[in-house]
Amino acid sequence: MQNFIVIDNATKKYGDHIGNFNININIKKGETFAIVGPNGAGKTTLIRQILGFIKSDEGTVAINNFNSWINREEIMKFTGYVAGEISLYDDFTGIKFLKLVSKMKKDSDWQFVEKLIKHFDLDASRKIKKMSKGMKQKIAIIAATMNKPAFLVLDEPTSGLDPIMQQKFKELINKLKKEFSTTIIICSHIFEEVINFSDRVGILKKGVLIDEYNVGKTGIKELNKKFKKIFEEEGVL
Ligand SMILES: Nc1ncnc2c1ncn2[C@@H]1O[C@H](COP(=O)(O)OP(=O)(O)OP(=O)(O)O)[C@@H](O)[C@H]1O
Repeated sequence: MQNFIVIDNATKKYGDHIGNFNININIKKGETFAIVGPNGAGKTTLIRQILGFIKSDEGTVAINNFNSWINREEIMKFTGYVAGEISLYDDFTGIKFLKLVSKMKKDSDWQFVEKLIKHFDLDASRKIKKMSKGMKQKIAIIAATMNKPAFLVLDEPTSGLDPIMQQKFKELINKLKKEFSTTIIICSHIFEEVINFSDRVGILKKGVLIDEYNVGKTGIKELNKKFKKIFEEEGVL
């Protein structure tokens, strides 16, 4: 099968060991690839390169054969993105915001939005500025997934959610994978946040992809050990 995502030697330098260096990742359609690494490892920078928000100094990223820097608008048509730092229209109610996003997205399905609001037990009638972090997170997740995107990018998506809602999030991701073959990139500094539904995981340290594993083949227990060791070496535990 052809690769849906090809990250070829992507480099973005902000300084010595700061940024990303010669990243190579291939992801097939329908696969979920997790990027795990400590704070400052370069995860968000890589996501920004992938989405064409910043230009790589070297190398290229292609999504479904579109160059992410040159064809960003084309890519955005079939891509959903939950950013690490969520910014929404504060004066809108949740519903008004979701309606606006739904109008902007070509294939959005309002019935699916209503299902998602129920699924996440969200009171979307409140103004966004009065919402908790978790509620805003739910709005961002619904906005990113309402059109069942072919490609979904998630930057620490469950950081504001309680364990029940994290489970509900996993159910949504599994549905998108199963029913719509969505290709997913998810990044986090929390191993447990991503590992259960990822097919492969890459470990990013100081901007270098130091290891890549097949989750099924290596096993979650073994991966947990490897990841803990890296965090210990970084002195963050
Ligand atoms: N625009 C920028 N200018 C200069 N340095 C930057 C810029 N953006 C990111 N950096 C630096 O690049 C490094 C990687 O940042 P990045 O946000 O990609 O890491 P991360 O792995 O996503 O971390 P976190 O888990 O804390 O979000 C950090 O040292 C950060 O300070």
